[in-house]
Amino acid sequence: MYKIVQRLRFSNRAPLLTHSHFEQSQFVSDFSSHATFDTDPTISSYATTDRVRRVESLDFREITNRRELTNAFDKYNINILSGWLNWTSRANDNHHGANYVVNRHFKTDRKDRCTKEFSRKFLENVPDFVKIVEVGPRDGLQNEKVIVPTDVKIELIKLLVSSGLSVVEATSFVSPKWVPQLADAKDVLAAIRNVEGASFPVLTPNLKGFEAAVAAGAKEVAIFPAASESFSKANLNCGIEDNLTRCRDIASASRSLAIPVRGYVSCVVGCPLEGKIAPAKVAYVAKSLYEMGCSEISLGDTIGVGTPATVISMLEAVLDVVPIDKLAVHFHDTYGQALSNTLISLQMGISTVDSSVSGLGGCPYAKGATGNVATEDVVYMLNGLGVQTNVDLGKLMLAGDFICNHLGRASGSKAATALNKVTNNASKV
Ligand SMILES: CC(C)(COP(=O)([O-])OP(=O)([O-])OC[C@H]1O[C@@H](n2cnc3c(N)ncnc32)[C@H](O)[C@@H]1OP(=O)([O-])[O-])[C@@H](O)C(=O)NCCC(=O)NCCSC(=O)C[C@@](C)(O)CC(=O)[O-]
Repeated sequence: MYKIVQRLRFSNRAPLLTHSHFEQSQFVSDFSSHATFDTDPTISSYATTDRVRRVESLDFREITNRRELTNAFDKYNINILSGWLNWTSRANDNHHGANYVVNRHFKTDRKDRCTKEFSRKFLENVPDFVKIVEVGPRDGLQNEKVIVPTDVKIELIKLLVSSGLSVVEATSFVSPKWVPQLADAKDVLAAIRNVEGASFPVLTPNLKGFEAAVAAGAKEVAIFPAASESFSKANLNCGIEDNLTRCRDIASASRSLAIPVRGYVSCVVGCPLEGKIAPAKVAYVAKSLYEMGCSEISLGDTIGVGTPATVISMLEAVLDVVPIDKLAVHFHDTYGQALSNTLISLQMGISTVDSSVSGLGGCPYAKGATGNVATEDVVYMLNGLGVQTNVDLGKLMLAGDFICNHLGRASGSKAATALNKVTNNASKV
């Protein structure tokens, strides 16, 4: 539901949407220098100033559908208004049944001259651009019990790419006995061979998987040791050192073919079998991956038990041995900590974040662990922080709707759920 404030005194100007960033619109600048606004998108509050009387004379009314919203703006160019508000609005192609997506970004200008001490203190290390590695088609689907048809996986990948994601982890060349859901890896990769605009790394646990991946056209692979001995055995049927030897073999074969290798470290905070994992163990495995020549090392909180404090200690240990620009974070949201952990990692200067559309996922060998942090939630937060991602949240939500419809499940993304409610209410005409 949209709430607008219809301006009475200056009726030749645009109506005012009650959102925290509407001070960016031109006419609001008339009084916004003396007004403060609640961050709740449906409520505005104003500071007690000499301008309050003017604000009180405005007539509040609610707009409950798309047509009324359009009518309210009929004299004004909705694109210009959307631009002021940092919204991008578009009718989609209705390809997947959604009618209208409003893409709302509540942005903060971190370089704003009014930025105060605390903003500087807490946001100064947050990068201007964050690369999102979408792991939904692999990490998101690998745990699904019912086999998702190959063409659904392919369509999902295409939708994700069309949202602007530049890296989409497509599948795994693992044993189909261990992960039956991804037994169609070869067909998925063949079908996206000509999709442009993104890279499609795939998981390879051993040379057999690596060779199959290369034969299927993989241009980037990922290896995935764990920082926990027990989890390594459960997930890969071998201990940490034996697995690092396999990883070295893959890294060396990749080098000779000029194929970049991404490295994961699983269980960077806790293990489903061993409990707490010492940061030094994580640093050891991360350093081994770095020395093998991994182009990027993604630190995975496989069971989502981390909190900002444990993530900081883990990152501090890893940063002693691996340069920050080589690191990525990979949080699962089992305990609802993934977004906080992502933010703290950004504050420490990490600029690559793994996430899964609609928060799908979990590892079949980490019982009880839920999905990754939802990509929609990460993009929403980054938009709010004024961080560039090149991802269109509206298009990303279409990808989320598509796969959730297929799985018959509600989205695990809070941002997508909230934005879909707004959109659905707006389109009930
Ligand atoms: C590593 C293995 C293969 C060892 O499994 P194993 O049983 O020890 O392997 P093996 O060498 O004894 O071979 C057994 C059978 O598997 C076949 N095989 C062997 N390798 C392959 C292969 N690459 N592709 C296809 N087939 C393969 C092999 O040919 C043989 O077939 P059979 O003769 O019985 O017909 C197995 O443990 C495995 O596939 N594990 C993968 C488990 C997995 O994918 N887990 C989820 C990903 S990790 C994760 O999600 C965490 C992460 C990355 O997201 C980060 C985080 O969240 O923290």
